[in-house]
Amino acid sequence: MKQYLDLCQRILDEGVWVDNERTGKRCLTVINADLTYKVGAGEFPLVTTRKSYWKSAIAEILGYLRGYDNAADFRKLGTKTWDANANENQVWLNNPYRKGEDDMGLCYGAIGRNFPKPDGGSIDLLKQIVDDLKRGVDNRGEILTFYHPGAFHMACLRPCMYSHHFSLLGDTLHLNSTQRSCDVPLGLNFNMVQVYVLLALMAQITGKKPGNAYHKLVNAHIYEDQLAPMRDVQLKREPFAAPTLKINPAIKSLEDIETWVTMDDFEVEGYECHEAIQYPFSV
Ligand SMILES: Nc1nc(=O)c2c([nH]1)NC[C@@H]1CN(c3ccc(C(=O)N[C@@H](CCC(=O)O)C(=O)O)cc3)CN21
Ligand SMILES: O=c1ccn([C@H]2C[C@H](O)[C@@H](COP(=O)(O)O)O2)c(=O)[nH]1
Repeated sequence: MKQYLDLCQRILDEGVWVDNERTGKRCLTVINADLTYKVGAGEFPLVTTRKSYWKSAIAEILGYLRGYDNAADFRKLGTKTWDANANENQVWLNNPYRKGEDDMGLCYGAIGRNFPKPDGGSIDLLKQIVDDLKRGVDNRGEILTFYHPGAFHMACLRPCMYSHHFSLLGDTLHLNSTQRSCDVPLGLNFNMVQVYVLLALMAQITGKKPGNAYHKLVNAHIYEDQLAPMRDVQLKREPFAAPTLKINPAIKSLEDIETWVTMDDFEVEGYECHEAIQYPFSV
């Protein structure tokens, strides 16, 4: 939580205004930030200086792991966060590759679970990593990537958190996640939860101990219309003690994640937070 508030303050203190063509808004921006979550120690990075919708955040990462490419599937899991990008951005609505209502196109899990090979066919990157880790193998390239520049023109958005690199030290699993672009008031609130859950879940289904998750942000920004609530409301609040996350121990395999896991398999205990803040969302 402190790392999050420090980053928000740093953007206010050192940020540079940058125009953004896609959204037509200016962003106060810093380059490079590194956050660490001690997943093994149970330090769940849920923001307490406003109400955080952790179920929605977990639903998103589950949808990516399942390879979803449709906002309706995300809604069924419990989050509406892809509705706007799938259905409200004019450039995407005009894109001939868009398959209709709710389609997000070739991004995130639709790439990572089905990565196209130049010589034909595709690779399920996630399954390969799970199979390796279960056997205790870390080939120094256990990378789940959602980044495929050759598919950007077929997607509503390029992936923001685009790479998750898993490493084994003995029987402890670590994760390095990289994010190219970060909407700190809205996106990061979710992304911190997602990086934590990704390491916790992967450790659980591969029979390893969770270690640390290292989360790198490249372009970290606050949109101009989010600045006042961040500066005048959220940053004026005192954080509460961190809550803890409980994951159903019956989740034991990638197949479990693909077939029956729902938001009921996750519980947050001891979450005390300040009132909700509704930050504007830029499509
Ligand atoms: N501008 C922008 N920021 C993002 O963070 C973002 C995108 N676009 N597009 C793709 C995904 C979608 N994500 C989203 C989308 C919406 C919320 C959002 O509205 N959050 C509210 C309410 C959440 C709820 O009720 O479930 C919040 O207060 O956190 C958060 C993340 C993260 N990503
Ligand atoms: O998981 C996510 C997904 C998206 N974002 C934010 C970061 C940017 O504000 C927008 C994406 O816009 P680009 O023009 O494609 O960079 O969405 C996030 O923070 N986290």
